[in-house]
Amino acid sequence: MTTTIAKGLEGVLFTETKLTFINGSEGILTHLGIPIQEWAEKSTFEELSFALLHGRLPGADELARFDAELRANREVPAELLSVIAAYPKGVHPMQALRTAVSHLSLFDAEAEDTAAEDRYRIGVRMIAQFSTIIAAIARAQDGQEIVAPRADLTHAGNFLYMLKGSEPTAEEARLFDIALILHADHGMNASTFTAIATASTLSDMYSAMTSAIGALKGPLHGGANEAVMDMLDEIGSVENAVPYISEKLDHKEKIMGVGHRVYKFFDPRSRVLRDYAAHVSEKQGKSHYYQILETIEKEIVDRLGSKGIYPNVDFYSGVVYSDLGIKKSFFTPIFALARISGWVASVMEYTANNRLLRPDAVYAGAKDQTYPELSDRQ
Ligand SMILES: CC(=O)SCCNC(=O)CCNC(=O)[C@H](O)C(C)(C)COP(=O)(O)OP(=O)(O)OC[C@H]1O[C@@H](n2cnc3c(N)ncnc32)[C@H](O)[C@@H]1OP(=O)(O)O
Ligand SMILES: O=C([O-])CC(=O)C(=O)O
Repeated sequence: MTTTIAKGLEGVLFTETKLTFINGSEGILTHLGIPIQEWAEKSTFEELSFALLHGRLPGADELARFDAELRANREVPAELLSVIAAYPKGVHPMQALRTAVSHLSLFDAEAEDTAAEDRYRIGVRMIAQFSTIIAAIARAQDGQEIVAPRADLTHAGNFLYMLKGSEPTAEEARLFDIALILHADHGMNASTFTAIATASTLSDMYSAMTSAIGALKGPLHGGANEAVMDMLDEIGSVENAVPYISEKLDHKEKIMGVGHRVYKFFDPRSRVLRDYAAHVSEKQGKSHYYQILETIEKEIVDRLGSKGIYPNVDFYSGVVYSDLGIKKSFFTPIFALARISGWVASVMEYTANNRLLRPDAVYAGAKDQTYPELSDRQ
């Protein structure tokens, strides 16, 4: 009997979801059946978060109440801010975020509660608080005063305000809002799966979110947005882009921000981000980052398009974030700031009909061995 192993769990279906649909061969992504392009154009991060958490669009009153709930939950305990301010300066912001979210649980007397209403309450609070925590980490690492959240700004606007200490323009806040929308959910990606796996043991929301942050951090997943910027810095000039890519491919090395487990065509989010990156680049009089990315995209599509390798969501996002004055080490925390909504919603959806996640492996090790005494071993 032959056993087939689904390496990397590719194509394995373990649950049903009503939240996100992806057609990888045509580059289609929908939330609740609505194309991602429409969400980006017409919606807000607050509305999409409600839609993911509830599995339906909110009415105007419901949206206002949900928005008010997020605004009311932005504060984090002062003790946590003191701890964040004392983190070593050189740590990666994702290390700091993972630690701070775990630490946050210590201040929540109901952190361990796992009924659906507890998961929802904690989840909504965390969607609001991630913003405050990430901005605090950024300020502390720069040796600047931590800025308290403001309840009169949108989720996106308030984050930029806390990060920079000054109110963003309406255009900046909207651009950031769109970036959050584009990153909010994406089916059974590695970090969402990790959150679900943790929650499936009936562990608490803080543990699920902390595990998800750890999974997002890696360069094959959310960490790729920062890795793309490292690559651009290494390439340095437009002239060097093609020789750099050729050399990497000749050595069978991966190019960051391209390729995807599900998309075998353009990731639709990368198309939206490319348009914004182009706009930002024009504004700056043709940023060299954007020009290098355009050159790499052409080279990748020419050389690897037939293998189904195209730019993914992480390819152009950094150009947009840089224009908003965000440092590259904060690109992945910003991914987490958006993806928390998808994590919470997916955990809620899965645990409503929970079963412990526990795959299996084909045993390929030694059999029928006896225990050798230490003194008898080579
Ligand atoms: C938000 C996100 O998580 S989006 C993804 C972010 N990650 C990145 O951008 C990192 C770069 N990309 C990758 O490493 C991969 O494309 C992944 C991890 C995203 C998906 O990969 P998988 O589905 O596991 O594909 P796998 O790594 O097995 O690659 C399949 C083939 O495509 C090639 N390939 C895949 N991605 C790339 C890439 N970025 N550059 C060059 N070749 C690639 C592999 O070398 C392999 O070729 P082979 O069949 O000749 O050996
Ligand atoms: O779906 C995936 O595997 C990765 C991805 O694009 C995301 O998480 O946004």
